[in-house]
Parts: sequence; C-alpha cells; structure tokens
Amino acid sequence: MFLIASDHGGLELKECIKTYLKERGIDVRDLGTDNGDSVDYPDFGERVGRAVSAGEAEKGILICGTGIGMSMVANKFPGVRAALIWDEFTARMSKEHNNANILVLGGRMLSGDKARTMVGIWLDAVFEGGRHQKRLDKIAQIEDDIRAGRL
Ligand SMILES: O=C(CO)[C@H](O)[C@H](O)[C@H](O)COP(=O)(O)O
Repeated sequence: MFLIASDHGGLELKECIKTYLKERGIDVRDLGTDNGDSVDYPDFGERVGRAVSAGEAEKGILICGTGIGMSMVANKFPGVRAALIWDEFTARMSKEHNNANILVLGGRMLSGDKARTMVGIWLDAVFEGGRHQKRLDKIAQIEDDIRAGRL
C-alpha cells in the first residue's frame, strides 16, 4: 500500500502528487487532510508513520509547509526512514543511499513540476545496499537499544 497525507500547508501539492502517482498507475491512499482548514501536522504525519512502521504500508509521502514538522513526526516511528528532500540530487540519494520509505516534501517550497520530478526520481531509483545497508543497520540498532532501555 502507498499512503499520502498532508496538513493545510501541503494540501495543494498533495493533490498534484496524487495526480502524478495515479498517472503512473500507483494506487495511493490519502489519509488527509482534505480541506484547507488549519490543522496540526503531527496528527497526519502519525497516520503514515504508524502504518509504515507497522508494515501495513510499504511507502508514504508526507507534505507540510516546509516538510520539517512532518519529518520530525515520521522519524519517531521505528523502521521509518523519512527523508526531507528539496532537489533532484537529494531525491536520488534518499533512495540510493538511505532507502527512504517515506518521502517528505515542503508544500510551500516546491513547484508542482519540480515535486513531480523529484517523486519520480525517488520511485525509480534503486537502493545500493553494501556500505549503505551497514549504516541503516546501525540506525535500526539504535532503535532497538532505545526500546530496550540501553540508550
Ligand atoms: O511546515 C509546517 C511544519 O513544519 C506546517 O505546514 C505548518 O503549516 C507551518 O508550521 C505553518 O503553520 P501555519 O499554521 O499555516 O502558520
């Protein structure tokens, strides 16, 4: 399953990205927000972060005004590797090196065209593994140590 969510600051860009994903044949489930009323980004970041962490969804996209708040929320969930990207290079690296399972975008920072390009790069890129897997294993170890009270 592929999830997407935003706050009011990311709503417009979210609609653009949903259209792009549908054009690519990707079935995306929108977990809100669904109108322009002011809301709190943690409420929506949690929905996607929790589902990806639990293995109920393979991937997700989160969008707030800057992407900063959504990144903070999503990365609280074990197993989530949420990447705030801002250009084509960070889009590629977020997959090739970090194997990001949640992409985070700033709705007030990006044009629709640029964001579509970036999402496409992330979708098409391939995780390189090797030394990068060793580093992701260390992140997972930190999560385990925190959970067990060792850190
Ligand atoms: O960018 C955000 C958090 O990192 C959110 O999108 C908020 O919208 C941002 O903090 C601005 O909030 P406002 O209530 O729209 O002024």
